Amino acid sequence: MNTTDKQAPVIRVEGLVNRFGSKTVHDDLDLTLERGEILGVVGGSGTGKSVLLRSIVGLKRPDAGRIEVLGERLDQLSDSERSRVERRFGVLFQQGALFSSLNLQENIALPLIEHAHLPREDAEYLARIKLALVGLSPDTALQYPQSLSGGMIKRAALARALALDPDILFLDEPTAGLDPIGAAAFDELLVTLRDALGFSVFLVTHDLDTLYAACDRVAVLSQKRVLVADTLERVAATDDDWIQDYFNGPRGRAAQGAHSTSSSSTQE
Ligand SMILES: Nc1ncnc2c1ncn2[C@@H]1O[C@H](COP(=O)(O)OP(=O)(O)OP(=O)(O)O)[C@@H](O)[C@H]1O
Repeated sequence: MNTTDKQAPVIRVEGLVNRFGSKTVHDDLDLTLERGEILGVVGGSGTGKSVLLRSIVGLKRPDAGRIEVLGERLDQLSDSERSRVERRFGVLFQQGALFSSLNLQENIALPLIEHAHLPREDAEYLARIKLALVGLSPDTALQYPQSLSGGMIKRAALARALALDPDILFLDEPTAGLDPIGAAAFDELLVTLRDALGFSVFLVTHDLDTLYAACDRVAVLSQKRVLVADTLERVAATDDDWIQDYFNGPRGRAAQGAHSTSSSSTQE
């Protein structure tokens, strides 16, 4: 695949198999992430959402199958070629830990120093720009993670994931632990940044509100594979017990109702 092909998916997973001992987590799983889209990846606990993310970013070697990211197969690259591709990812893990011994500016400057080899002063200048991008005021630059709210920490971790201007952002449960208002603000920020910067997003979530507010498509993991990947409306209409419980149960209906109210008030 040609990396300059604007139509080609930025991630293409085919026939993925992942096992831990005798336990098969993925069996013949297929998935694509299209350029510029926000794809929500959902599924019951233990269906292998995080393992899928880890396989795509190269942290878990699959037992079989083919994963192409930005036109490259990471498993076929040399170490230096791999790190060249990996620099085009931004990853925010659930325990998206910032280093507690570093202030925010130092945390965000770190990838710029380590991977882009920028001088510290330039890296910290860029770090302050990234903080502004995620809506954190300049005075947070010198603060340490432990003095910040959960929402601010998530924003700072997002700023760090964006440090190297990634083509693909991987987010594992980014709104977990946030109150509904903080979570909604994070969703809105994500969409605004994607619209402005044009990256693609692979987003693992349990948060129904996030699916309605931020995702262009939703992929449902079930029975060791992607059962369906489509627009939210089509996924919610899929005849499957887990999907029906999830999307059309009380929480699903509440999220849907909240979203249709907020989108009709935005249109007014
Ligand atoms: N390093 C590991 N060693 C052994 N088993 C593992 C390992 N990592 C994941 N698993 C198993 O793989 C399965 C899928 O795990 P994964 O964390 O991807 O699920 P998930 O869909 O992200 O779940 P959750 O929604 O609860 O976070 C689980 O049964 C888990 O126990």
